[in-house]
Amino acid sequence: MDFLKPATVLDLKNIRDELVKMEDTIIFKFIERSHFPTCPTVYKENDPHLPIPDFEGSFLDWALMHSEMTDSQIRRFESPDETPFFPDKILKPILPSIQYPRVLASYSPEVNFNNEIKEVYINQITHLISRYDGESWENFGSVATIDIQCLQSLSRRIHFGKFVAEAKFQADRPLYIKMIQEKDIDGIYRNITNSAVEEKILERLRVKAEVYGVDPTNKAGYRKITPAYLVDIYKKLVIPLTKKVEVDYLLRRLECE
Ligand SMILES: C=C(O[C@@H]1C=C(C(=O)O)C=C[C@H]1O)C(=O)O
Repeated sequence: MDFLKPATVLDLKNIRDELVKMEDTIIFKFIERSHFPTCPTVYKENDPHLPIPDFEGSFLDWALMHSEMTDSQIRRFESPDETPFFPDKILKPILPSIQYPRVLASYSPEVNFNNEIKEVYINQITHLISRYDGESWENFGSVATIDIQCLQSLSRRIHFGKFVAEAKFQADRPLYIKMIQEKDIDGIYRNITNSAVEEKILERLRVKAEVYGVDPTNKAGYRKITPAYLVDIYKKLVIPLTKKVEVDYLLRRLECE
């Protein structure tokens, strides 16, 4: 897939191949995160134990926002497959702008589920993949650093649903135009769903989890990432959020027809 060549971007096989590659990134980021406990202080807004000057929010929010501000100056968010968690903090790149050919609808940057992704990651995913429930004061910086990488890899995977949705729309305009006009959300959801592809993804994840040995030596009381946890995260969180992106993107698609 080459974002400078639109035809390669809207080829559903290419899109699915990219989603497969992202599985490895997400699994290895989760393995990194699994070395640390949950560290709830990292996510607490305005925690008195972790004062952050001139900032309202959590330590993670502060770290993620500053990371994205730097990333934006090296052009990260010009790329159509990147969606910021702090869109109103993005800065002008110091690198010359790349004029990517338009592939997605003009409103695409407004389809942003990062707040929900962050909430799900903090309140559900970290409790499944962390080493144990508890703090590790000396690791707050490491935890925030790996959390940023986990969040950005999850965000890229889930917002890839925009490319999937555009590819499906272009593959059957009459069908999707009718459902969008009728606001047939259930019909759109049914038509974007491919259960066979989903099953294949979950089975591959199970195998990858065994192969990558995400099940570290079994120490009493320490949680570990098991194939079951990874499949659960994808089945109950990642895939449903991807489909929400697809439906949200499609519901507005006639704005650009
Ligand atoms: C991403 C697609 O759309 C849907 C979402 C999927 C996912 O998030 O993994 C897989 C299949 C579809 O139900 C696709 O068709 O490939």
